[in-house]
Amino acid sequence: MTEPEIRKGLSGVVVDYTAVSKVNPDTNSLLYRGYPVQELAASCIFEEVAYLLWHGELPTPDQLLEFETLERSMRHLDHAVKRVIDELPLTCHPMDVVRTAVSVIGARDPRAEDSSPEENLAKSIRLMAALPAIIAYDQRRRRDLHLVEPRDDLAYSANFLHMTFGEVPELAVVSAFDVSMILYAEHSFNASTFAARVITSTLSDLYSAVTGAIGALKGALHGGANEAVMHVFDEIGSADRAEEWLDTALAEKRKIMGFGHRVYKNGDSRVPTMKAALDTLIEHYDRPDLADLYDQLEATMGARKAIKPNLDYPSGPAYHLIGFDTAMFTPLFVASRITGWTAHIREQAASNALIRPLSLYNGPEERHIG
Ligand SMILES: CC(=O)SCCNC(=O)CCNC(=O)[C@H](O)C(C)(C)COP(=O)(O)OP(=O)(O)OC[C@H]1O[C@@H](n2cnc3c(N)ncnc32)[C@H](O)[C@@H]1OP(=O)(O)O
Ligand SMILES: O=C([O-])CC(=O)C(=O)O
Repeated sequence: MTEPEIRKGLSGVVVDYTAVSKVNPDTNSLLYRGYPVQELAASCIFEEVAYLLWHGELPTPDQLLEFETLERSMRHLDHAVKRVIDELPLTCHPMDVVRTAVSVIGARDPRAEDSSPEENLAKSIRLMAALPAIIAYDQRRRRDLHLVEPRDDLAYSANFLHMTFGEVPELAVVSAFDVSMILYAEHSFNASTFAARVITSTLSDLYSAVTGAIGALKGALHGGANEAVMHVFDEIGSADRAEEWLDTALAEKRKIMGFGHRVYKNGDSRVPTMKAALDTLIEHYDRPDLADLYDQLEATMGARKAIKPNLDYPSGPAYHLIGFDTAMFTPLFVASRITGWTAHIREQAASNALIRPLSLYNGPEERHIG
């Protein structure tokens, strides 16, 4: 009998259809509901992209107004969530704070078990609106600063930065941040989205699926790479040290964070757009040294391994320049990806089959006690 083929890490395995996004490594393109992500980043705000991912169409002006009004009405940090965050030690990772906060929101929602499409959409919008307050408050308490209340006269990204830093930065900074939110929003069956779909497939609730997805995103091979990139930049220090640092790291068989991708083998479709946003920030904050280090490490990695950067490579230094602590970078990814995760949760629920693959046993042969 021939053994079934094992595809470690489900590499190359197609497990289902999705209408949410299309990642095409051959054309190096990424479409959200049919729209190229670069076009969305150039013409839309994050709120419109969230609406698109959930509804399948971009909002009309009236629909956008209604959606914005709803999102803006739910931006306050719930007192119970704040109390729980206050109990968490500053030694814990900010991803643990986000994961715990979502869990608390779920436990306090009397409709948590209602997984109807309408109720799951309402929960998705509530989480999108609540996450900036959670992340901004966690960033501030780590700096011994008080909570900043949301402003409902500001769009999502401007309000997010206002709640984090106590002021709205210049338009160039807000726009670069908004672009990052759009680019991070969705990427088909990546590990965290798949985790959310596995949990949904058991008929569990949306909050459980999102909590699991946050856990999957935390790892350095996935979302955790954006913060790991910044640690690499800190470790290297300056462009003139990049070559030597990389040669040592590769000799030690280290994975270089922010490079490589399971699907794209010829470069990540989102990198040019995020690199342009990073360039704006580099100019705004007058940090040509960071640009030199970025370019030198990319060029050396290209020369040594022919491996290209992924989205986390430009996003890490961009969030650093905006002023976030490095440990807050992956929660920012959560704030964006909540839209994609919940679009997939609703898609999985609408056409469900329990996700349960097989394994090939390679433990001891059957044996008996005594
Ligand atoms: C938004 C996102 O989540 S994007 C991904 C973010 N993650 C990272 O940046 C972490 C660093 N990158 C990696 O670890 C990998 O590229 C992954 C996990 C993202 C994808 O990996 P896989 O598809 O499993 O490819 P795999 O790890 O098998 O790599 C293939 C080869 O390229 C090498 N390689 C791939 N990425 C890297 C890297 N970043 N640094 C060094 N070598 C690498 C592997 O060592 C392997 O070499 P080998 O064939 O000689 O053993
Ligand atoms: O698709 C992946 O495997 C990882 C990724 O880039 C993402 O989730 O944005």
